[in-house]
Amino acid sequence: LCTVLTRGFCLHPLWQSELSVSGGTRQSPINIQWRDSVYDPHLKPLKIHYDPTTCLYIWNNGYSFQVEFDDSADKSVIMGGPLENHYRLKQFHFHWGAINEWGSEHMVDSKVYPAELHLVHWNPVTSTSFEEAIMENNGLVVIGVFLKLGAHHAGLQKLVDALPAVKHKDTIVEFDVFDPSCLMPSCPDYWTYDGSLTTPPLTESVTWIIKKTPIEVDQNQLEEFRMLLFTSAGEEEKRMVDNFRPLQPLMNRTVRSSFR
Ligand SMILES: NS(=O)(=O)c1ccc(S(=O)(=O)NCc2cccs2)s1
Ligand SMILES: [Zn+2]
Repeated sequence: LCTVLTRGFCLHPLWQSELSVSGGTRQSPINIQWRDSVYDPHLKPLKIHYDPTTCLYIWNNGYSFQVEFDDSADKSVIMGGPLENHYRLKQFHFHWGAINEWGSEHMVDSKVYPAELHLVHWNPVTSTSFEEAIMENNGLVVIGVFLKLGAHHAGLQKLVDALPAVKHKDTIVEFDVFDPSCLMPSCPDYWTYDGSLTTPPLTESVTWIIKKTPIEVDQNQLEEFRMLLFTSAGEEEKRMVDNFRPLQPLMNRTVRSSFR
């Protein structure tokens, strides 16, 4: 019982030494307190235009599986919402738990979800490359979508079917046509706040857009995530689970909502 209650997780070596950036004032993830969020009537609807043919491949980078996109042109972009210009999609990945009781990075009123999707975008107006944008204030936009246990997600299944091919760290498989819009909930509501990457380099360069409504996935799909490994072929197997960062202090930040 105590393991379930304490949301126990063995910190992946990646985060062990990086629990907090010294002097960080806008670290992620955070617990979003719904009643403390401030409705901002100036927030526009988020506009998403993803071109499925920009999808390149899936790979296991040793702390999640990641789907990479061709970001050499403005083909898969987001705009509107809290953004002053458009941002290009670079990759998406997930964070999840060993069991359904935990796994997401952000929380809403201390409610945790079994998993969380992150779609990572960069600002081609103020940066000349993704790597540069990572170091820029508001160089990145990450859309967070919560996953909850429920119905089978047909769009996700194409991704799940490819996971056995990237079981081990540093394995890669071609993944040519996929539209991540199918992973977006239909409800337009979101929260937004200024934060950071949740893995090293933990840079404070992210405008976070957290969708209010989760998408549903079924037990088998979550179990497939948990079959991945942190470890390379030939090493002692460590299951890829609990790859989330602990909550970080809100400090002097306000979370804005796009809805009343
Ligand atoms: N969980 S999250 O969405 O906050 C992310 C963490 C790291 C991200 S990254 O895309 O910048 N990859 C890290 C790097 C790539 C190249 C140089 S560092 S996105
Ligand atoms: Zn992430």
